[in-house]
Amino acid sequence: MQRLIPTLRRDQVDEALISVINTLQICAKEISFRVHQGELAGVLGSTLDENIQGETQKHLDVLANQLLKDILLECKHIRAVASEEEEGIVSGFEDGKYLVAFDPLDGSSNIDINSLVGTIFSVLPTPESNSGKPDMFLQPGTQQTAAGYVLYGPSTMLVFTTGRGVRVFTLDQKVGEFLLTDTDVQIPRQTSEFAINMSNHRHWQPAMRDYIDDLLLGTEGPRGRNFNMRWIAAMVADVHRVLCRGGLFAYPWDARKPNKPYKLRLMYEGNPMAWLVEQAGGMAHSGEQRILDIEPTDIHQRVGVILGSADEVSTCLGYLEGSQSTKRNV
Ligand SMILES: O=P(O)(O)OC[C@H]1O[C@](O)(COP(=O)(O)O)[C@@H](O)[C@@H]1O
Ligand SMILES: [Mg+2]
Ligand SMILES: [Mg+2]
Repeated sequence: MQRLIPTLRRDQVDEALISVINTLQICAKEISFRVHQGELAGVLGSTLDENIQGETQKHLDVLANQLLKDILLECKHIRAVASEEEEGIVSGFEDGKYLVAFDPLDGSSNIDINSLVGTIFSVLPTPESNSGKPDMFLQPGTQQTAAGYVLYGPSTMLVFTTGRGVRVFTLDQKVGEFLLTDTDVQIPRQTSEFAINMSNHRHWQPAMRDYIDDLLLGTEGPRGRNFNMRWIAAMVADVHRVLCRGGLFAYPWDARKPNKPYKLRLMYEGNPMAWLVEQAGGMAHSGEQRILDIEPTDIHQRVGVILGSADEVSTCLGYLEGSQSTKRNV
């Protein structure tokens, strides 16, 4: 089975990017080891702190963030990193060619129940006019040079793209190497499975409610077939399922907190996942536009997410079309 780095060399990926991806896989192995040690590594439970998004930090959020920062900032090709757990960016090497944005631990609420969690990352080029400020990161997702995630499940998987399709590597615990286990992942265009947090139903805009209600009507409704639902409560795991067998994943606009109408973050959740999904033949939309085309204005900005099987995403968008004005009328 092929190891990660030789596959990148064969693709003629530039050496600086290979070094960044190599560093990311080192981080992945370190975090994977601790996740799988669980309580034995003292990683369960919450800290007394909140992150800059006002969310309670888990010990593992803090640990994964620290590991990623420490290890990535040793790589001379990295100009700076941005993390869900850091208010500002953290600078690396002055002439580093790449920027890395990451969600160190996605699915934090799953940590304490020994369920799926992951790390999501997005690699961007350092702009020519390198300001050394957070603005360096404010590039649309179309500019990403690599993106992916690590899923710490029963096996640890590294799934990523450099724009040549989506590859899956599985961590061989015996030799401590990521080995290629799937090439050219493809999401089927059609699906009968969806993933959404149904408890937010009453807070969605009416058009989103209509779309989901029609799925629930199954053979008795306008869709004429039954749909199944799954919700792992970790984007990384829900998107992984979509990449494996298709489906629609959505975390749409909702009216719970007027100043935070979206939950997921663009730079280190929306963009990397959107690129993976598109590379696998799927669609990724905010409800208003293609996610990858969004011009970011803040490293922690939030975004609506509707992604997955292309035909199903289009059907959902058909319901939302022209309904933006009804968002306030829930
Ligand atoms: O609490 P909910 O509504 O189920 O939200 C789950 C969503 O929140 C997230 O866990 C947010 O990510 P973090 O754990 O990195 O904050 C997503 O991965 C997931 O899709
Ligand atoms: Mg997350
Ligand atoms: Mg997180």
